[in-house]
Amino acid sequence: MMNFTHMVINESLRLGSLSPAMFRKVVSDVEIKGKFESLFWYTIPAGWIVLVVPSLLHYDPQIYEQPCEFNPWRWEGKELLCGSKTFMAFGGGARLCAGAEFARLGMAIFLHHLVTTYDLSLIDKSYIIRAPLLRFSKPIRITISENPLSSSHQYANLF
Ligand code: HEM
Repeated sequence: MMNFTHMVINESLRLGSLSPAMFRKVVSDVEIKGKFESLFWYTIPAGWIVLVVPSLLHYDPQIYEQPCEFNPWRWEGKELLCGSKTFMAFGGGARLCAGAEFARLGMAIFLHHLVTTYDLSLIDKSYIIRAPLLRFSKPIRITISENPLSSSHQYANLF
């Protein structure tokens, strides 16, 4: 149900990185083995604090082709899980966001009503700034008008 809406939500969360970083305490030594011997092999010792930065994954061109592009279709056919090794908008593992499904449902209902009830048009352009959260060079001004074809508009006209 509402599959495309969930693709839009995943893509917005991927680009938006609402939670820019998460701290984790290393409980036992972790061996990291990179592609090339020795140079990228190292140990994260137990007791260290690690900063997990989801946007490094979310903007990795090896995982997401043309990562700066807003393209909901890239999620087509993929399982829209709240957390995976390549999508961490809601964190991951044992501390995965407890409200993830609830938040997704709220966003889906809001987006559905927004785009089916209203027409939106951009008044002037703004540019995206990542610092590290998503911001805009200046406020985005839009015109919102009720879509005359929307069911809520037709219902309101009955009275
Ligand atoms: C788009 C909306 C949301 C985003 C992006 C988000 C993101 C996150 C992230 C990244 C974490 C993990 C933090 C960490 O591992 O240190 C987290 C944890 C958590 N979130 Fe959310 N969250 C959202 C909405 C919500 C909502 C609506 C609720 C409650 C109704 C909620 C409740 C929680 C709770 C209780 C935790 C702690 C889980 C634990 O540590 O076991 N979140 N959230």
